[in-house]
Amino acid sequence: MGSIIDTLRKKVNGSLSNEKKVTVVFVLGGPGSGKGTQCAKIVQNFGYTHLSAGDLLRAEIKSGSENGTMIQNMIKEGKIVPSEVTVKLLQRAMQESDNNKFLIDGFPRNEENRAAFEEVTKIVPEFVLFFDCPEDEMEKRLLNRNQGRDDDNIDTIRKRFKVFLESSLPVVDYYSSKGRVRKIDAGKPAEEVFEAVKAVFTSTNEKAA
Ligand SMILES: Nc1ncnc2c1ncn2[C@@H]1O[C@H](COP(=O)(O)OP(=O)(O)O)[C@@H](O)[C@H]1O
Ligand SMILES: Nc1ccn([C@@H]2O[C@H](COP(=O)(O)OP(=O)(O)O)[C@@H](O)[C@H]2O)c(=O)n1
Ligand SMILES: [Mg+2]
Repeated sequence: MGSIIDTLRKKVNGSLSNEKKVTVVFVLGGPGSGKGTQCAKIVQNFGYTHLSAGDLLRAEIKSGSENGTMIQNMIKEGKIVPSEVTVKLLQRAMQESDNNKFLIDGFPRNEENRAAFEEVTKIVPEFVLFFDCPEDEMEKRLLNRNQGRDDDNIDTIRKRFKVFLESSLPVVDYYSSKGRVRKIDAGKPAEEVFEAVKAVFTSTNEKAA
């Protein structure tokens, strides 16, 4: 530890900030598609740590960060917060965790998110879990979510759907073209959705074994 050789080796193997071998699964899907709900089940069954980009941003607002007001305004408008902010929060959370398996929920939400994460962390996701859900079902779920969120009102929900179609789906297409997307029909009851999710994680484990 500490020798120049070690330092160089770490530089060659990745970046100094990235010493542990990390497994990342991106969890994408429209607002209300059930990302958070399914991530909680995956955590219980497959030993991942759940990192929700939205939750990290909301915690940053609460913490009284200098970016808090900017983040709050962007979330209220359904806009995507600059990647610099979100990538830093995700990177910090991964570094602070003892785990090396992460479900990154609600990220990358646009091309800028994707490129910034790749540039900073050099991590390539194992796969992208994509929850495909009809918009009317997502709208119904969001209007009933009752978590007191500023953005679960019909005006902001419409803006979020537009951003999802215009900015987030192209990221799913990008990973699709690389054969990395595992698409799940998310319009069904949560338990049924989880059966399909389980099959994805189980077949991945078998391949790795
Ligand atoms: N398969 C499902 N069927 C019905 N309601 C669901 C389902 N999955 C999640 N929900 C509910 O819908 C709302 C949105 O789910 P959530 O997991 O927060 O989605 P997301 O993180 O994708 O926005 C929550 O109130 C949740 O309890
Ligand atoms: N990568 C991300 C994720 C969320 N966000 C912001 O946080 C909001 C809520 O994200 P979320 O993932 O918690 O929302 P849901 O899809 O879970 O309903 C988004 O609408 C964006 O305004 C962001 O800017 N960048
Ligand atoms: Mg969520």
